[in-house]
Amino acid sequence: MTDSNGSIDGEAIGRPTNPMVSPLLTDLYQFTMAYAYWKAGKHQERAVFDLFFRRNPFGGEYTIFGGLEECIRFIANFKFTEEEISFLCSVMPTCEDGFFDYLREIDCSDVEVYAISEGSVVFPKVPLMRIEGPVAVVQLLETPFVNLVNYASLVTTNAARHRFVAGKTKHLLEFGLRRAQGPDGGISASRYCYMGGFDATSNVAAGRLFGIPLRGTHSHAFVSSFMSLDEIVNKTLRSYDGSSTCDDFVSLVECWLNKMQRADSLRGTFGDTNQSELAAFTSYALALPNNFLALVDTYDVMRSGVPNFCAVSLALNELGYRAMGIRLDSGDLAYLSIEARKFFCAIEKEFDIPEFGKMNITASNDLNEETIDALNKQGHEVDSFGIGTYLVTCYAQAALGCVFKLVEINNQPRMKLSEDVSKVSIPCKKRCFRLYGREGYPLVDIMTGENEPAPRMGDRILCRHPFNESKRAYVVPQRVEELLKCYWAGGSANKREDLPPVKDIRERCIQQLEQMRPDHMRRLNPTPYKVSVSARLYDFIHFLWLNEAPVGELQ
Ligand SMILES: Nc1ncnc2c1ncn2[C@@H]1O[C@H](COP(=O)(O)OP(=O)(O)OP(=O)(O)O)[C@@H](O)[C@H]1O
Ligand SMILES: O=P(O)(O)OC[C@H]1O[C@H](OP(=O)(O)OP(=O)(O)O)[C@H](O)[C@@H]1O
Ligand SMILES: O=C(O)c1cccnc1
Ligand SMILES: [Mg+2]
Repeated sequence: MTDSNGSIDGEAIGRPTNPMVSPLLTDLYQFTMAYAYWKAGKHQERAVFDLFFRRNPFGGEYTIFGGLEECIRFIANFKFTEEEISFLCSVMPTCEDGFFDYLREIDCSDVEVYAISEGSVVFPKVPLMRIEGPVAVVQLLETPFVNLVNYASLVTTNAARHRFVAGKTKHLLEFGLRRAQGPDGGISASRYCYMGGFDATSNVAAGRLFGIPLRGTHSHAFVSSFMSLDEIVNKTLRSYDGSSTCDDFVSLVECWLNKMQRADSLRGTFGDTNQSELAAFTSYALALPNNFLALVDTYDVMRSGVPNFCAVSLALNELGYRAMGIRLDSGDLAYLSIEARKFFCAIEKEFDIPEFGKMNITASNDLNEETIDALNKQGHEVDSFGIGTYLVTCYAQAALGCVFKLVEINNQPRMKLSEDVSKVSIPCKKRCFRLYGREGYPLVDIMTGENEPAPRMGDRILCRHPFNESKRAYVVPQRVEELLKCYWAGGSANKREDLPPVKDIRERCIQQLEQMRPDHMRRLNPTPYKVSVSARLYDFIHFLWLNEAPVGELQ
């Protein structure tokens, strides 16, 4: 039995992150089917379902698996409350009482979940999860599992793709909360974008829940809320080392702006700057001298924002502080970042301030894979990208399309046929392996029947396309990795895998992406990664297919 901590086999597993995730967060048809299984006396039959997707998203050839921990939290806590049972009685009034007594009893102590580790690179058709248990119970898991995996994997993949195009050295900040699909969309986006390789989020709740680093700048409202320097009343600022106090930081800033205006190397690049913007920057620096950064595009980036930022930074520098940098949120981000960098370098030289030229430049404003790629092609000086809307809404693809299909019941393999071969499911309780080649890259994923001998390092094995007879290859793996591991052992004594912290999953994801052959990863016309079945499974699939498909009759 499950205890109140969702612990069946020892170590406690927490509740789902979102309290809305309950056994009722499912489609009505799962309950009507469960009832019909129960009425037919079939509900205890042992079934195996696969959760998989059919096509990689975003026109790519890879996907990152996300959402596993939430699925495990869900089943660890799977139990109907009396209130939920009463609600079900009210919406299914024709069902016999015995069914509700049955629902009262069930939990996931008789369910086993084998899954690929979260944060892994995964491919179409290969089960991300294999769920085995009483058919009625596992049926009830379909919708919540698919829900928990679909968006998680999609947005993790989207984040990984943005990381790929931005490059390893750039800082990627997720700024999407305000544009995300509701609170769960926002929290999930922050978590899974971090997993997919982002460095930080602006979402404070996600920082608390998952320990994701928090970062942020400030908005245009802050800049435009100031009218003039006269508004600043408290002008004192202690030096960084605490050894002295500047009584009039505002005058110090003005003094530096003057020096800049008189400097030969900067002459002609700017004239009078916007004083309300200067007031905003000065106030921000007084409040946060260790974290001074400025949004420089409210009035005019090169004629006002950047010079004002530099004047405040030079004043801070005199007191021993180091400014952080600027954010650009409109205009031509390639051009403006290059011009801003030139200006910083000129300041470094003119006033002999080491490293001033290396000031951080953050860019934001409707960024996505394409715009970052365009910036790269043009050349730019951006160090950090703040990305919101396109990232968290997965604008380029609405859903991943994960499915949950029955592959075996009572030890009898089952398959779903379709006119569309890509929709035919692969029957049998399976094991899945990743075979690595001589150069260390993954070569192919192979699915085998449960009782077949596993592929072995150094042994030649035939890998067959599941449906296309002519596509096959021999592989001599240099390494064999079993993909499906036990993440939920139900009541059995099997040891289950630990659920690692988000940071570790992120590391895994980065490491997995790095080991992929580059042609699978490129944005334009990437090479498909091979997904195969063993010769035995191939023969069995085609035997079953012929058995199940009725023979047509021509008139
Ligand atoms: N150098 C560049 N190459 C390609 N795309 C760019 C470049 N610089 C900016 N962009 C993108 O172009 C779009 C510009 O957006 P938009 O036309 O709304 O102008 P804007 O700069 O936001 O102006 P405004 O502040 O007046 O709305 C954004 O999606 C931005 O990411
Ligand atoms: O552009 P995104 O990728 O979604 O990144 C987040 C955006 O959110 C903020 O804009 P804000 O809410 O002030 O709106 P606006 O830029 O559309 O005016 C910020 O200045 C970014 O532009
Ligand atoms: O901190 C920022 O600059 C930020 C946060 C959210 C959205 N846009 C910008
Ligand atoms: Mg914007």
